[in-house]
Amino acid sequence: ARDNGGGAGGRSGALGPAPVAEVIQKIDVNPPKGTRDFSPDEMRLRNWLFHNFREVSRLFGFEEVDFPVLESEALFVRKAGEEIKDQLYCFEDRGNRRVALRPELTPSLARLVIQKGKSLSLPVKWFAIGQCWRYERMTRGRRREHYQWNMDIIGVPDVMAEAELISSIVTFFKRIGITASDVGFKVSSRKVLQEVLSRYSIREDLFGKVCIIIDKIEKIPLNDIKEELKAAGVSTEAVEQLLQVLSIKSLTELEEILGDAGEAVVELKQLFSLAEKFGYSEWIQFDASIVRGLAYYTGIVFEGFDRDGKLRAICGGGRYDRLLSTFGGDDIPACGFGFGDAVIVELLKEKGRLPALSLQVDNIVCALDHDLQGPAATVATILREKGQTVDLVLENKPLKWVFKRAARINAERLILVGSAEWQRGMVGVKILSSGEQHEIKLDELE
Ligand SMILES: CC(=O)Nc1cnc2ccccc2c1
Repeated sequence: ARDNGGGAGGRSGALGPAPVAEVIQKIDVNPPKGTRDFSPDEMRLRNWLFHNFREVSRLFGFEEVDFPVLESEALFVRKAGEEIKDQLYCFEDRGNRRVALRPELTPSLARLVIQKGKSLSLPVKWFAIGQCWRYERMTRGRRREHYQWNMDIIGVPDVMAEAELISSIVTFFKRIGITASDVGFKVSSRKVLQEVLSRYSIREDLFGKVCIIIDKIEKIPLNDIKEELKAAGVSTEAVEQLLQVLSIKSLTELEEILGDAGEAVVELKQLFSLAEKFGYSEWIQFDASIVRGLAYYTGIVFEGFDRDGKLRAICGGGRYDRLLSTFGGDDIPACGFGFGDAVIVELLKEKGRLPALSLQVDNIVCALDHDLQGPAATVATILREKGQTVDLVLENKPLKWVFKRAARINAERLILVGSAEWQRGMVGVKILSSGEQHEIKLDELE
């Protein structure tokens, strides 16, 4: 056991051996169900991913924000029957408050925008990387947490905002070696559904629920979709027309059905023409079946998919012009996306394009005998102050052990502090790749 310095731990000597702390019980060393630890290798991959998220956000002039992982449950209580709501990781805290571990970041971002109110000059371009939670029966053995990168533009009603967001994700994919032949974006607009539903005078408040039902179109049998739509109050004729519209795969075909004057067609055309100017036309395609599973989207929606069709959606987002007002804020237009940390890693594995990340240090510094620990610490500090990474050998170890560790941590060179050399103000240097060895004056170390 580590001596906690309180003397009670590793004490021995005059007072005799320390009392053995009673073994309470062998704790489960695994993390809670559905959650992960990040050991060094996994942490290096995660840091690499997040570094690329942050670099792209910086390139696009977005500012980083963060929020508590714990939020009021009220932030996520939506009546549209979303899966994310059914799996809310919520509970009553000791103050009898209904709270939840956030399942997504957008509501927190909306909350902060409203909180900042007039002090914010629009447009707001914020990004966040945060852990999100869900509670589902472990029968499905799925994870209960993941990290999401979000980018949001608040205060821009024009489709230029969605085009900018898609450009940022394309930039991210390119940075990590994913091309337009690996992935694409399916793009649609909820206004397509809205225009169809309004032809059948479906009540506005049904809109969110209808979208959530349709979002399950690939996941449950078509007849169940029809049943759920009818149960939600959509007429049989409207259901047939809806499903027919959802199968449209081209904007020209959509125009034939909806005409060229409606917002849905106009906005989608704008987006596709902006895509050309941004240079990512080959990355996007119109697909009317895309609705996304969050009730608050109101316009353009998009999702990143792998062209081999083996994986779930890589990322997704869209316009949510009503969310801020439903939280009692002003009527401010908004759009954003979420990009999870799981599917992208599966994709990189599939493509054999995971980055090779390993521990590497510039120096391993070792005292050749015990009373040279002090000088070794001095050498390590000099090198560190020069910005060099140093693994300082902290105990008296045989050289064989030191070489083994040097190899494991990929040390570039071994710095040996020996008493004869030290008397002459020198230290030994061994370049581990070549085996070349020389002595150097302490103040010439660099
Ligand atoms: C593939 C994966 O891990 N998905 C995942 C994992 N945890 C979540 C937690 C909250 C919301 C969505 C989540 C989604």
